[in-house]
Amino acid sequence: MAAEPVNLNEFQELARLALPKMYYDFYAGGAEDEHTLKENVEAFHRITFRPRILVDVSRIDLSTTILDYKISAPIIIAPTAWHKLANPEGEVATARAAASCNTIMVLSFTSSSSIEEVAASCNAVCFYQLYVLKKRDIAATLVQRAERNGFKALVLTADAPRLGRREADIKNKMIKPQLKNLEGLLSTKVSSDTGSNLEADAREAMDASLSWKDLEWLRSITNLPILIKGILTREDAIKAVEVGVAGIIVSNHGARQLDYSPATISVLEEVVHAVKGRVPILMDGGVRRGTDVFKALALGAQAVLVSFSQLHL
Ligand SMILES: Cc1cc2nc3c(=O)[nH]c(=O)nc-3n(C[C@H](O)[C@H](O)[C@H](O)COP(=O)(O)O)c2cc1C
Ligand SMILES: CCCCC(=O)C(=O)O
Repeated sequence: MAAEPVNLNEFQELARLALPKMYYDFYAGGAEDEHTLKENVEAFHRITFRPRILVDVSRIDLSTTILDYKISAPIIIAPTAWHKLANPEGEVATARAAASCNTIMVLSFTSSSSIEEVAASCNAVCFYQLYVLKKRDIAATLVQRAERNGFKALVLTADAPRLGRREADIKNKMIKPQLKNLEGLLSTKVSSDTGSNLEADAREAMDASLSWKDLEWLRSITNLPILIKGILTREDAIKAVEVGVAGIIVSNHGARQLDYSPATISVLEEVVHAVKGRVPILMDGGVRRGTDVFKALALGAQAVLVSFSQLHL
């Protein structure tokens, strides 16, 4: 039997051994050359500390608050698609993990468990991640369901007008699993067998016209606070504050969307300076260790998001 993993990289290797190749590649892959996928991690490696000594650290408190919700450490669960590809309990198990760690889970739009199943499974604080489809009424329905089921905030992922070109998924002819929350709302028939049908389906369904003015529409259909995910520049950070978001997530979608986007840790400071404390800033991308979390906090993040799908194994 393999030794117990002691860090996330070792979990990833166990996942590679345990999962069918199509699913492992979907979880682990990035867009095109996977340049940003490597950079997200390597940019963290290039940052070193300037440690000071003889400071009393006998009592430390890692807890923090996100939108007034107290969490045990500045680490929350990122929205990631289809947890049932790794574990039959899917996002219900992830939500329980969030509850037992006393942190927040962001449920993906592309989840394999429903909003209702997750809400009924435990008392974790959950946020709902939204994609806006051409059929706008679907977003409205999902937002209402999230509100009704006690979700506390919306996370609008804004870096996916189209799905990134993920070449491993194309080669594997990745099959789109069920989208539990969309049952009865959108046809889920397989629309292509010539490559990754994720990409083809996303092109058909996603509203690529989504733009800043639509934040007003989103605010008109919900009272939940809205965080925006996918900010990488000071210009967009300032716009996000102007349209009234409750928080910003600096993210390049785990390098799965636009390759040659900058490593997120390398642009965090730019965003922090532009926002000047007006809203909390979270970040994700390449966070693999506690020292990475510390680096993000030192550069001005309130918390980080990590993908937990591997931890099901
Ligand atoms: C398998 C997988 C699926 C993902 N699915 C979604 C998703 O449905 N919605 C979303 O906003 N982000 C999604 N992301 C992006 C994550 O929320 C997050 O931005 C990214 O994983 C952070 O980078 P890291 O993987 O290096 O930690 C996904 C990431 C992975 C790895
Ligand atoms: C159609 C799949 C979208 C899920 C997602 O955002 C991702 O895999 O990165």
